[in-house]
Amino acid sequence: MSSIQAVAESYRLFNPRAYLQNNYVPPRADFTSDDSIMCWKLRRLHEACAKGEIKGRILVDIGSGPTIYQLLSAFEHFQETIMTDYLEVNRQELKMWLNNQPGAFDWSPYFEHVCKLEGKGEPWKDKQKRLQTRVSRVIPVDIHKSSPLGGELAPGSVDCLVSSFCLEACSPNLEAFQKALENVVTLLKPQGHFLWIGALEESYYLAGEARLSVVPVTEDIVKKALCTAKCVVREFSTYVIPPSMKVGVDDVTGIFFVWAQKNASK
Ligand SMILES: C[S@@+](CC[C@H](N)C(=O)[O-])C[C@H]1O[C@@H](n2cnc3c(N)ncnc32)[C@H](O)[C@@H]1O
Ligand SMILES: O=S(=O)(c1ccc2c(c1)CN[C@@H](CF)C2)N1CCSCC1
Repeated sequence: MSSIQAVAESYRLFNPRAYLQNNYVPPRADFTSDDSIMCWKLRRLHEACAKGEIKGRILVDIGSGPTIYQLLSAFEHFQETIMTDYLEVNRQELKMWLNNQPGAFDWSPYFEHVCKLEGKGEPWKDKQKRLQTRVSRVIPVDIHKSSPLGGELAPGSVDCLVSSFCLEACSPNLEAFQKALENVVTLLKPQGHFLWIGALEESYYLAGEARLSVVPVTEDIVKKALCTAKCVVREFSTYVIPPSMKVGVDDVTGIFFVWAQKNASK
């Protein structure tokens, strides 16, 4: 079995609800302080999108998992949003939420917070409905394939990619991490945008019975990987995880946020 096949095997035990519980339910998901990691992530995404440069026809989220928070600002600026994940259980979790099915995860605190950031006084349910309408497809993805979405989208056809905690969480080593980045970048148009959130120096995380290995990356590794993938960094920010947030579900030390653009010539 190859190292990539071993990673795929480890994801067979991934439990979406346990993963959501570990990372996206208060108190770990804290909205009471603007200094919290969740508020920081949502603010970074909001401020990048508020500049008005990130817009177009197609937005693709790579490795969505069972989460939608990562799209709450970007989706407003695109005609169509496509969500993706490797696991059917995650795609099913997303479809439960998209279809307002009983038992779907409650993302309302996230919508309320982003509506507050946007400052238009919009009811959060209006924004929720709009996102549910704009997501056109929830499809399989494998970042270790040269065509990560299979034949679903042509190379160079995507205006913006979003990805959060995916590449480092399913790459067995830095060589695979680099190749996966280059694979996903092929989806972007020249000058296309990439909004990328990830874990710094993390080696594992838990999702129910699953213990997933993570390739530890540093700020320098991420920046060099983007340069090698022929992307220009527009913004690079980091957040140091406070000790109080270290509860044993992972060993993450910090979070990075990147706004990057694919080189015009590639
Ligand atoms: C840590 S979760 C990130 C979920 C979500 N984006 C977030 O921000 O919490 C990593 C995700 O990568 C997905 N994944 C695993 N192997 C993958 C692969 N080969 N290609 C793309 N995604 C993969 C998993 O199914 C999982 O949903
Ligand atoms: O938003 S987070 O930064 C976050 C959110 C998700 C994840 C991690 C961190 C780290 N492990 C990842 C596994 F790939 C998943 N956060 C960590 C502190 S408490 C609230 C959740």
